[in-house]
Amino acid sequence: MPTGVPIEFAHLTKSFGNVDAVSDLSVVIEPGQVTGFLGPNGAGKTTSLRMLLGLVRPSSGTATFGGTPYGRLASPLRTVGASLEAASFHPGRSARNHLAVYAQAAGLPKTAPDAALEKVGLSAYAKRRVGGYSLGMRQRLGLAFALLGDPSVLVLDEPINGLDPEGIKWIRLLLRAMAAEGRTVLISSHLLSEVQQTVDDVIIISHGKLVHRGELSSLDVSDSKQVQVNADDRDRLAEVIRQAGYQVSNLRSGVLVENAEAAEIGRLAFAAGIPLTGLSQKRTGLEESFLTLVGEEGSL
Ligand SMILES: Nc1ncnc2c1ncn2[C@@H]1O[C@H](COP(=O)(O)OP(=O)(O)OP(=O)(O)O)[C@@H](O)[C@H]1O
Repeated sequence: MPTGVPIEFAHLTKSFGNVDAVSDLSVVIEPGQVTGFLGPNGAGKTTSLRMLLGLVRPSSGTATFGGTPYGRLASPLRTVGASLEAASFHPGRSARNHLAVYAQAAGLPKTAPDAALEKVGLSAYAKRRVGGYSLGMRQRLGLAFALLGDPSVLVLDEPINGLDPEGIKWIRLLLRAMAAEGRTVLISSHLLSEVQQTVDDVIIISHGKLVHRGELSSLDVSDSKQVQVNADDRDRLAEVIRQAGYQVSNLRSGVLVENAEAAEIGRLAFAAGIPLTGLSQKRTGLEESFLTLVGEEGSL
């Protein structure tokens, strides 16, 4: 199983004319977890990732994989799987054919394309022309390309953007499994809410500068605790919770309970014999902290 190597940005800086796209960014991204690289549009995420992948030359500083820049990796596709822009594939060729060309060029095993297509759930469509693929299938194919060399590091720019709820759930599980295997997983997003169920750690940049680094929970500074809960018999659920002394309000998709812990609400419903269809602790503090850190200008 491939063991991830750390990604290291050291004093990474890039200016385009008088625009400081990335300024003195120093941070290490560890293997074995999913790290979110967050910031509003224009914060400098894509430029940082492009420097990491050797597509843009830094004005100063370095971006390396275990100390080695991308351009000097012995077998780049086996070390790093990346998907930056929405990948463009020739519409007349099949998914397997596309991947086979890259696999052959990189000296990967003949089985690599089918293995990658299986990982992203496209095996049944391997021979179909890419022109007939839906947007979601194209995104899966982009990811299959990133996974082609069974890499120990994954670098994905906005991988969740534009996916439907089923696709989001799927990619979340895939990325978490990759990290659990010991790989290094870095994903960018301009929306905290989009990745907050996927990432362990966050790196937040704004105007090209690092503004926060830490576990996701380090952003949760809210002292108001809300629980969102749902059941088929929502009226009875609300009544049981209200009788236990909680303040309850109705949402379109459930019941919102103020100043509560999810575990306690779960116990109340269980004791009353009400099967729940949903139960989550609302972490309103995260988004607020994120907006404060990035100056509230972007993110939405
Ligand atoms: N090739 C370029 N020439 C000039 N300016 C650029 C170039 N690439 C990026 N920039 C500028 O650098 C800044 C950072 O852009 P970048 O694309 O890295 O941000 P981002 O965080 O990835 O945002 P987005 O999510 O919108 O892509 C922006 O002000 C952008 O206009």
